[in-house]
Amino acid sequence: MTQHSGKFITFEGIDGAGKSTHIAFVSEYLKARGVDLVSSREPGGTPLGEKLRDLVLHEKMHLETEALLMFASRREHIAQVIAPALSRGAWVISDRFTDASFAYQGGGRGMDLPKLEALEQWVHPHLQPDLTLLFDVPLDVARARLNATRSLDKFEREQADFFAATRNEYLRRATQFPQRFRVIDSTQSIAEIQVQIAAILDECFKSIA
Ligand SMILES: Nc1ncnc2c1ncn2[C@@H]1O[C@H](COP(=O)(O)OP(=O)(O)O)[C@@H](O)[C@H]1O
Ligand SMILES: Cc1cn([C@H]2C[C@H](O)[C@@H](COP(=O)(O)OP(=O)(O)O)O2)c(=O)[nH]c1=O
Repeated sequence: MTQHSGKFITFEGIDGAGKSTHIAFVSEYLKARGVDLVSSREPGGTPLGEKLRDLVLHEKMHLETEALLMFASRREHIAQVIAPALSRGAWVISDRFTDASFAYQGGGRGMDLPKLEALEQWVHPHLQPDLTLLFDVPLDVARARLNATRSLDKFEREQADFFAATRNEYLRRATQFPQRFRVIDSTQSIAEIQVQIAAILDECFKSIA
């Protein structure tokens, strides 16, 4: 249960699903409705978190080290950015949050889910997103989009079976937490997805519609 007056929205999906594209749209949509909005990302979101991001996206390490650094970055992000913003009534949108640790370190890398659950309980026992938008695409679509646009980091160079397991864990969590997840078929055009996102925001947050 969340104990704050602001709203917390997270964006998830495998690399290349289109998260970044749609964060810009959501940010504009909410600001146009007068929402006091803080936009951030994980890993990162604070000066220390950005240093951890650089390490975790580029260095080889044990999978539990990787998970611990994700949660270390998150702990700082919550303390410095998310909790203060929510408690003053602002809204926070984050490009990834704890669902990504379950999907990538749990699903993709095969880390024990109970260990991730213990870290979640430690780092944010009382905080969950109010809404999680899961951008879902088949692996080949995501890969083609990535290859067309940028040089790839450590995660983005992983093989198809890694992303299949990551995607499956995201979808499993969407089924486990249907009250906060909305799964978006991201093979649709950007314009079609924007219409769908606007409808979700209006439905979930009736006060802004
Ligand atoms: N629905 C879509 N249809 C076609 N291209 C898309 C769509 N969504 C995103 N893209 C393109 O795919 C690439 C990756 O999108 P991006 O938003 O960076 O993905 P992510 O942040 O999920 O890794 C970008 O070039 C973007 O313009
Ligand atoms: C937050 C988080 C991200 N990640 C991974 C997923 C992504 O591949 C990577 C960085 O995420 P992202 O910011 O989506 O990458 P980009 O800026 O290239 O779009 O970190 C995890 O493995 N676990 C986590 O807990």
